[in-house]
This record gives sequence, structure tokens and C-alpha cells, in this order.
Amino acid sequence: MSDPLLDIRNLTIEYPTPAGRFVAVDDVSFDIGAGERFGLVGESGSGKSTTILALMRMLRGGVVSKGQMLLNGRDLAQVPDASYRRLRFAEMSLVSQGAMSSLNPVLRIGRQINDIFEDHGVIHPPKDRVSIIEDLLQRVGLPAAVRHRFPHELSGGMKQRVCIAMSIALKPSVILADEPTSALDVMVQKQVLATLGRVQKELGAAVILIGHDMALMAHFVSKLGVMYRGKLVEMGPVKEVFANPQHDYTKMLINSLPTFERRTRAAAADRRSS
Ligand SMILES: Nc1ncnc2c1ncn2[C@@H]1O[C@H](COP(=O)(O)OP(=O)(O)OP(=O)(O)O)[C@@H](O)[C@H]1O
Repeated sequence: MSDPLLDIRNLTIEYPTPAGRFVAVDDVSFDIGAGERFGLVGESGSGKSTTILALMRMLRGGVVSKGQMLLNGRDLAQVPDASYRRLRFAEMSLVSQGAMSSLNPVLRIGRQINDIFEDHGVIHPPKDRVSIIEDLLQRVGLPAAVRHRFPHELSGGMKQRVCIAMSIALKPSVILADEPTSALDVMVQKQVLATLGRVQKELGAAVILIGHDMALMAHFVSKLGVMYRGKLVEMGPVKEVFANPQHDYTKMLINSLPTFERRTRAAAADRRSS
């Protein structure tokens, strides 16, 4: 069998607190293959965001105290900070909860997309620059003219689509999506997630999708991990986790879905796994 694309081994992350060290991620291991969709669910504070912020080397205050993160067999701990800047977007990109936090309010969208290319030394011939940006916007379902807009002129769903466009600009092999639709209306959530799924497939990128919503996970991912108090307490093909949940927290998450939805989602998980 080929090596996994991303291999997380015994990852442990601690935050220093006035009361001592707080273990937010406790001995977590999982791997994902190229193009795979992995979902990470768990209650608030269970360590999901901390896990992917560590992957991006964007932890605020936290330290990786144990374990390894391997991307294509390369130990990410050995990558110097300067190279990590290049790795972000180019190899791994993050779509976070609030598009507002990642978009610059005073720059037009086109300029912000162009900056990603420039920051990474990707220089397109001037005659192609506009069409490359417009093409990216259209791939995520936005009109090309959005490149002229400022973030505040766009709806929440449009802003999140812009973030998805930015996340795929440099064709990374992994997209980390931290509750990318949680701030949106239910209908918009579905459309934006469908867009993420479509571009991820076109690109052949793997995705780690973080969330609380089992229904949404059953629809989107093929493999599911459940975090509880910093530990990965359950992991497997989404169909198996739904059919035979082992941990009480997983059972609770599944039982909290309405019966009709439970059946529909189990069927959706079935289709995804087969
Ligand atoms: N900068 C920090 N300093 C101290 N503790 C932190 C810090 N960031 C997160 N934590 C703690 O680490 C734990 C894990 O937080 P994390 O944000 O990873 O959880 P989560 O599962 O992503 O939650 P949510 O679903 O609410 O986003 C929580 O107890 C949180 O309070």
C-alpha cells in the first residue's frame, strides 16, 4: 500500500495556562490518503481546531509536545518557518469559520487573490492575470466581476466562496476546512459545501472537514473521526461509524439527529462508502 498523504502520529498539543499545562490534543493519530475526505467531529473544545492549526503552524500559544505530522513522508516539524510560509496555500490551505477573519477588508477581492500568487513567487504574464483570477472566481460559482468588489460588498456565502477560491489558487494537496459553513444560513451552507466538494474533487485534493454536524458529515466525508476531550475516541469509514458507533459521545451525536434524518443520512453515508 502507498504511504498516506498526511500522517498524524501520536500528536499531543498543550497550552500553557495559569493553572499549568492544558492538554488540548492528547495522543491523536490518523492518516488520510490523496483526495480523501476526512471529517473530524466533536463537541466544542474537544481539540479539533487545535489539531488543524498545528498542521498549519498557526497555533496561538499552543505547543506540539509530542508526536509527528508527516506530509508526503516529510516531517513538518523539520520545516523552517520561512519554508512553512510557502507551504501554506501551496501544499495545505485553510478555509476557516469566519471568512471575515481571513479577508482583508480594505483590499479588492482580485487584489487579494493576486497577492497569494505574488507571495508565492507565481508570476503570471500580465495578459493572463485577470483571466486566471476570474476563472478561479467562476470555478467557485461567483461572477467574474466579484474581483472588483470589497469584502463588505459581498454576502457571507459569497465571501466564503472567495475563501474557497483562494484556498485552491495554488492547487494544494490538502484543504483544511474548519466549520467553513457554520456562520451561514442552512440553504447557503449546503450550496457552499457542495462547491467545496466540487472543487476539491476537480483538484484531487484531500480535505479535513471539521464540524459538529453529523448529518452534514455523513453527506460529505468518507472517513470520520470523533474527538472527545482532546482524544480521538473513534475513527472509521463513515458508514461503519453510523452503523456501529462505539463511543457514548458518538452515539449521542447520532441519536440527536431526528429519526427521519438519521435514516436519510445513513443512506447517504452508505452511498458515499460504496
Ligand atoms: N490559545 C489558547 N490558550 C489556552 N487554551 C486554548 C487556546 N486555544 C484553545 N484552547 C483550549 O484548547 C481546547 C481545544 O480547543 P479547540 O479550539 O481546539 O476545540 P474545538 O474542538 O475546535 O472547539 P470548537 O468546536 O468550539 O471550535 C479548549 O479547551 C480550548 O479552551
